[in-house]
Amino acid sequence: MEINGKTRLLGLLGDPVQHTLSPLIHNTLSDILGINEVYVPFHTHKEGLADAVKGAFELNILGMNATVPHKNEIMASLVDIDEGAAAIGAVNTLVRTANGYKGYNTDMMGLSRELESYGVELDSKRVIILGAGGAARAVAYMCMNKGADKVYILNRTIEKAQTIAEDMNGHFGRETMTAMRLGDYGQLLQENVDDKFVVFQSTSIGLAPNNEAVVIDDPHFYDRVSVGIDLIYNPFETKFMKLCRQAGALAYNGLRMLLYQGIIAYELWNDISISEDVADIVYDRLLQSIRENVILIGFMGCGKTTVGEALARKLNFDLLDVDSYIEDKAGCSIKQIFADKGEEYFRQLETDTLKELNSRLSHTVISTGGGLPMRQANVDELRRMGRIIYLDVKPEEVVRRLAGDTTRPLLQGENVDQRVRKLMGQRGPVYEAAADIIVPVTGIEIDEIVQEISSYIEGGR
Ligand SMILES: Nc1ncnc2c1ncn2[C@@H]1O[C@H](COP(=O)(O)OP(=O)(O)O)[C@@H](O)[C@H]1O
Ligand SMILES: O=C(O)C1=C[C@@H](OP(=O)(O)O)[C@@H](O)[C@H](O)C1
Ligand SMILES: [Mg+2]
Repeated sequence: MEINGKTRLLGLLGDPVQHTLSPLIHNTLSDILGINEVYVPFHTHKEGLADAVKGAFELNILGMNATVPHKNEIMASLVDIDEGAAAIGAVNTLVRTANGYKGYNTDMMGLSRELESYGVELDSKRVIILGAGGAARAVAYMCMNKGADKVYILNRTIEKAQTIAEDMNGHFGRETMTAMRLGDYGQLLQENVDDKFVVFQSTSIGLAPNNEAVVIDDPHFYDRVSVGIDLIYNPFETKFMKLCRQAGALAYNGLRMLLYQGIIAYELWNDISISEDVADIVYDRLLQSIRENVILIGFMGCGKTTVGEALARKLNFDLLDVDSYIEDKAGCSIKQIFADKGEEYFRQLETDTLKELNSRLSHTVISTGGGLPMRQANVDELRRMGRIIYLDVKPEEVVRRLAGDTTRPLLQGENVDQRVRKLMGQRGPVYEAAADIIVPVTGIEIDEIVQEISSYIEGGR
């Protein structure tokens, strides 16, 4: 988007602001919708917050978001506050009006839209909220607003939970919320054994780099969860989500909440409504930017498996070799799968594996099998997972490297050289079209290849 005399400014007030994903959300929206607006971070200190809001209004800034630590204090600088935001006691979105800004809480509205997008209902449900910080207030309001039957809010220090419960019960005029000490969760498991809970994880426990931390690790608790929603999205799958999933519950992270709080803010600033198709495009960009998976594609023998192992070590990422994953799951070798069930069956296993793993992986090096990108649906899935690196190898090098190899069913028997050339002629253009970068590997040492890929990955952060 060209910046010109008509460009309007949007921005984020926070301290710190460097790691925000909001510019990505809003600038992508402006790009897609062809709206002449630019969204920038404003690093603002507490002491200057009121002046910043005043100045923003004078500078004709169209709208702003507020993040930590300003969500409460900023309310004093606004001319009007939406009912939900007032009840929650926090504002994250400022919408320009004739004489100042009106405050909204689109965090709460965003979470509500996330639940709708996943088809999670709260009406007449029993809900547990873990944690009693700022985010928990927004969750509590939303649960009350959506008609939950019972809402238990659990926190290590019960007083904070009690304040939220009293505020919400008072605001809605019913005794739906109960505060409990976190350690007393066992009491909830004793009653109504058939009735499962929707659980919101609103603490910062489990946030990267403490990926293995979790607020409750007792498996009995997770047996009673029907849906678990973690407000964290980094890591993409938290320990809390893993435990939910392992117990057979649905588990979602907070990335769609982040997406929708941004989308709703943008809708309010521009008085428009944004379609799910547009939301999905923005979501894909968010996914790509936070998950940082690195995907290796290329012809048999180009080194996907070998380079993948070394690259994962170097980046300190997890490793997933799609072929090994399929072999482990099937309990036999790829060669055997081809022999028993045929190639098409194997191709479907590849597609199923990607679908199954897509939502779970982050910070992982993924080595694919050479034929996997030949299905366009697989390439689409890979794009959502991360950056695609094509290891480009010459046919004569493949023949050299794989002479005597018995594990690759497509390269057994006579005329291997000819078959490699023919297959490579078909696949080369597909690899190129799918790739974010192409790395030539013929005659290059593994270390050097790993170095080149890691500089590319680290440069993009
Ligand atoms: N850059 C390289 N230089 C020399 N040999 C390599 C290189 N990369 C891989 N190899 C060798 O080539 C063979 C095939 O590698 P592999 O990682 O299994 O490829 P892919 O998974 O792409 O089929 C292995 O014996 C491996 O040690
Ligand atoms: O190119 C292919 O069609 C195949 C490549 C193999 O993986 P590598 O590329 O790691 O050898 C394996 O998935 C299977 O034998 C089929
Ligand atoms: Mg391999």
